[in-house]
Amino acid sequence: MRVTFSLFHALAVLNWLLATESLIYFSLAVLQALEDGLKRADADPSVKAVTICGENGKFSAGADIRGFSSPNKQGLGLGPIVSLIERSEKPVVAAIEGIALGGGLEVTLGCHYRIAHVQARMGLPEVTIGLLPGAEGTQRLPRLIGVPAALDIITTGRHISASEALKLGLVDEVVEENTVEAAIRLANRLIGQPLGHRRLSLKPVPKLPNMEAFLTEALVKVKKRAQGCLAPELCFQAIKAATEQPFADGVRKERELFNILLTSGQAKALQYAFFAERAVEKWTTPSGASWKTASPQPIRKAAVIGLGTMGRGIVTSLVKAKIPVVALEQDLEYLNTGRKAVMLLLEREAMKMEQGGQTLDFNNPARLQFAVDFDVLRDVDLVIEAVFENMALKKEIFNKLSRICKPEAFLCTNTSALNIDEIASVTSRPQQVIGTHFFSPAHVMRLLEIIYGRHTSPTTIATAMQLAKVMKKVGVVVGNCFGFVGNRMMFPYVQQAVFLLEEGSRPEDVDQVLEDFGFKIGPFRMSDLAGLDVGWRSRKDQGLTGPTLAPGTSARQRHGYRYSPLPDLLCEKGRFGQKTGKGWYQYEKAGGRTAKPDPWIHSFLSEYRDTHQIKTRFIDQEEILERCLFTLINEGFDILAEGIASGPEHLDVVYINGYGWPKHRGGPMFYASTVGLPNILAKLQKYSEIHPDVPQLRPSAFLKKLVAMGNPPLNDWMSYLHRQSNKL
Ligand SMILES: CCCCCCCCCCCCC[C@H](O)CC(=O)SCCNC(=O)CCNC(=O)[C@H](O)C(C)(C)COP(=O)(O)OP(=O)(O)OC[C@H]1O[C@@H](n2cnc3c(N)ncnc32)[C@H](O)[C@@H]1OP(=O)(O)O
Ligand SMILES: NC(=O)c1ccc[n+]([C@@H]2O[C@H](COP(=O)([O-])OP(=O)(O)OC[C@H]3O[C@@H](n4cnc5c(N)ncnc54)[C@H](O)[C@@H]3O)[C@@H](O)[C@H]2O)c1
Repeated sequence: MRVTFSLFHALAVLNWLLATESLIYFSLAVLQALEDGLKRADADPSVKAVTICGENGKFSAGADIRGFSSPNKQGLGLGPIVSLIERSEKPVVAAIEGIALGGGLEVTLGCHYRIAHVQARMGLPEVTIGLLPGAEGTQRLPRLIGVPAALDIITTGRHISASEALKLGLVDEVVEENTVEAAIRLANRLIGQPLGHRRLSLKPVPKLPNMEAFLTEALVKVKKRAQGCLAPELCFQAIKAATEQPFADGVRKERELFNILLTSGQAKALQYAFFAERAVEKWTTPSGASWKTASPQPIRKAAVIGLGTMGRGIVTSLVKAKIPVVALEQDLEYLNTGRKAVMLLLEREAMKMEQGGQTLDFNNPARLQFAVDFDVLRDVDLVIEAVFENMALKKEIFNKLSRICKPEAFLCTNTSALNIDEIASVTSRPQQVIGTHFFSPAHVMRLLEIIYGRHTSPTTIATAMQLAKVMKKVGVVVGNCFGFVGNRMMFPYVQQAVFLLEEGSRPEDVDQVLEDFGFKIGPFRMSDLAGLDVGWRSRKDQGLTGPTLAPGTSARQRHGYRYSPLPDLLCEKGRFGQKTGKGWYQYEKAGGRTAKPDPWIHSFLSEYRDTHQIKTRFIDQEEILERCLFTLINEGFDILAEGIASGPEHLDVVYINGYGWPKHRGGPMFYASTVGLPNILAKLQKYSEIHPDVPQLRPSAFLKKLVAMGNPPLNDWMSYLHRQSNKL
């Protein structure tokens, strides 16, 4: 960041470099230099006005987030510097280019005027890392743009464009050319003019006719959206303080609330999640392939095969990413249904984008083409297959693709669990075959699990990662195993949930505990939403139920282990979930969305327990939570030990972005580290002794090893993988 001193009646401009050029966030050195610069400007009578700008076209991304968890908390001295700027007797103008986020934007609020480049983005995203704007931003922003707009920006942390900032009155001018020069021109014009009315701390918060009612209603909304996350509510309280107290008292309240958040585990978890998401971009594989050496190939045209639940969303994501797409179905009837569904999704997306001043062009055949003939795939660079989850069908499709598509084309499968190597084996280019596992709804969910097979080339991985980025998704590179990372960890979680029903719980009890923990939706509501038939089909394919099940197989055992036939029994009764109006819950109609506890299920469960002589027992919240979550985490340790994922942050990013894991708990593996691995191990041992026929409850060898090694911090776990432990 630079402070530019503007000299009255002089063309000469004194620039003083304050920060290391590459840093876009505040370090202690930057803060010190900013303070020194301001004091020098103030003391120098030849300086008549000041502009503050960033380096390399970026104003500032705010405080250094890593500083919040270091003992020497960096950035905490920013508030007084903002006040110092505001008190200046010389006009101070902010020249906002690129980004002005968090503390960066708060610095501009201390300035007397703000000019932004048309491409600039602004925001106070502290809430997303578990904090609130702690450099007096919660007190100045409502004074500048009013309470409703300030509440929206601060409690959501969303970025706003320069044009929105201008409409809101957050900036005074938007320029298309050189922002710094425009700011210097303005600063020169301001010399000698009164500044009192531009000092936000002296302004009252604009009144609303119904402030109290507005705030009461707003709090309800903020809490509902927060789903157990503390920061939005404390942001709200800080803004409320601005409406009730003088500026200085409001600032004291802001500091107090900031401190509560800073020392809360939630801020630590959210900041971990911020860096985890960036860490997974730097992918590596056990064979040594890595983001450093692999280059992506350009994708100029793509194809999607199958326009069912997933294909529709994938086509929509590609169109939004401005990649021309061919959408292909098995026959004209399916094609017409798929086309209508895709067009509806695109129309809705276009409407949303229009509200943000953007357009979406999808009515042009060069951008989106529908077909039933595979021949149209000859010139595409990449194909994403999203047909039924059936190995024979997938192999047939991949064999065809391998023959029709140009040799350089990449072939991707959206399978949820099937073996990538087996699919690749029917092609003549296994090095260009990869799993791209989208999550439903595919145009909304941010996760893209990218699964490399034995022969997948680094270029193919890099291309899939690049595709994720272009589609604004988070790509996570993982190895090939049944269910990959996400579904493999989900399996023991859902299995425990069903076992709990056998033993005495009701679906709504289990869902409630997990939703109170912070999951957007509990396992039974999720199962009803996704459709119980999906898992049923997979279990039939695996020979776990249905006609291929060997006669005489015990109802509650498979391969010597505990098995629950409950989901199969529901499917046999046509209870597929929301789509049939009945599943683990009842719905108002087929396709209904409001889940109501179903007395039929309650009596069905008690009859089931009677039939199998299971004594119904009361299961408390702690047991529900521990059995569901600790088995999921336990599987995570096996995944790490097998090298399926290269670090715990991969598992956490998958769970936060694909499975509704509460971000303020940092992901399952981060959560495990906060609970303490010895505690998790002890509980798994206890439950495993009670249920010896459930292998998923047996503690992972890697978990045991980490405990034996003294419960090291999460970022050291992987270094223990191959270390010897004499305590084992
Ligand atoms: C002890 C008692 C105390 C009580 C007293 C209370 C007093 C309180 C006073 C506190 C003052 C607080 C000041 C302020 O309110 C707080 C803040 O400013 S918090 C920070 C807010 N800013 C953000 O959240 C922005 C985060 N960054 C982003 O959103 C994006 O990075 C970006 C800036 C939009 C850029 O996006 P991209 O171009 O996609 O690039 P990347 O995301 O990949 O980032 C590149 C690289 O930079 C790293 N990085 C980015 N921003 C920060 C940051 N703010 N701090 C640290 N690091 C940052 C990012 O991690 C990447 O690096 P990599 O991880 O890849 O090595
Ligand atoms: N539904 C989910 O939540 C979800 C999530 C992640 C991954 N997946 C995976 O995505 C894939 C698709 O799942 P879905 O839920 O979209 O299925 P779906 O049943 O909704 O749609 C599959 C589509 O493929 C089409 N199709 C079948 N054979 C075809 C052929 N030979 N040529 C062209 N099209 C053909 C069908 O007509 C149908 O429209 C599966 O592998 C599934 O496991 C599903």
